Amino acid sequence: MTKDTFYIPRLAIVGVGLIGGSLALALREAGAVGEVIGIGRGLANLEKALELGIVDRITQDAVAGTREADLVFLATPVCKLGEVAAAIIPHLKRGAVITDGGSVKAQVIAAIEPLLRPGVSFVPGHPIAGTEKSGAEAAFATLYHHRRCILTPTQNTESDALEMVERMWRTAGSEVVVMDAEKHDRILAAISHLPHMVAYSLVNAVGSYDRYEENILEYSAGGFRDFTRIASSDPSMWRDIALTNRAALLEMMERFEHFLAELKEDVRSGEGERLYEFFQRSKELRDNIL
Ligand SMILES: NC(=O)c1ccc[n+]([C@@H]2O[C@H](COP(=O)([O-])OP(=O)(O)OC[C@H]3O[C@@H](n4cnc5c(N)ncnc54)[C@H](O)[C@@H]3O)[C@@H](O)[C@H]2O)c1
Ligand SMILES: O=C(O)C(=O)C[C@]1(C(=O)O)C=C[C@@H](O)C=C1
Repeated sequence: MTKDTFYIPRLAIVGVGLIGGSLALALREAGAVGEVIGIGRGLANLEKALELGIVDRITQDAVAGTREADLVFLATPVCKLGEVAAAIIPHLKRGAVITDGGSVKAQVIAAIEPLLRPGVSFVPGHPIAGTEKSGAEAAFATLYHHRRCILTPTQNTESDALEMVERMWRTAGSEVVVMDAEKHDRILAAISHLPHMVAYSLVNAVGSYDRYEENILEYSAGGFRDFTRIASSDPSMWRDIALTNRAALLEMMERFEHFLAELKEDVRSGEGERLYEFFQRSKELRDNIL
């Protein structure tokens, strides 16, 4: 076995949705997994996951489903991760590794690390890949190809466990980046959480416009659609993110308000040159990165 070969005999996925299901499919496609156990709350979604060949067996009992697992991937909404970890950790086998895909890291680490016991390791993680769709049906094997996955180990994270999870994400097609949780949460607040807040607000603002007695959203063309795709994302996922990354998100929302206020003032005063400069600066920034 070469250093980069990754194989896990028994993988348990808690929350078989877009993120958990796509990891299972990616590892299966790579021949990197023996058995995949799908654990969840909703039976219909679990049965769908079984039917689609994402998992080999299903259970609604998190303890029973993870007891014999070598690797447990937690992929529920962020606020449920600690609850699930608390239920399963006392029953995991010695040497088991837990990792997660939650979009916020500091609060997840704070919830899970105190629950650990000798012989059970935790590697906090976040694949920077996704879509606005959720559930097992939304999962696909190539979701993580050529994407980044951020791991945020702490001083308690065991190096063997970290290495195993790094190899898992590389096998799924991602580039692994390691950073501390605070940096992760601030970067994601800017690049992911703020855009979702703005998209949700924009759709609500436009959707509430009632000057004409018709639904003006039906006139939406490319611009509105491109900008607001992410406002179709799962509300419980985004509620949990907004609740668990509040400080960093508020800082970014204030920054956004500042720029919107500047733009509003330039529109109000009819300052063409300032408006041009504002749009030009933005266009250059975006054209250079995307
Ligand atoms: N959607 C994205 O773009 C994206 C990207 C990266 C990370 N994430 C993170 O990944 C996680 C999962 O997101 P998703 O998009 O796959 O959501 P999803 O809704 O597709 O899947 C989550 C699954 O977890 C199940 N679940 C909820 N509570 C549970 C519990 N207590 N026990 C067992 N199962 C439970 C749900 O029934 C659902 O099937 C979230 O923490 C999210 O922040 C999402
Ligand atoms: O592309 C999308 O639909 C996403 O929302 C993916 C996205 C993002 O904001 O980029 C959403 C949340 C994550 O935690 C990571 C990725």
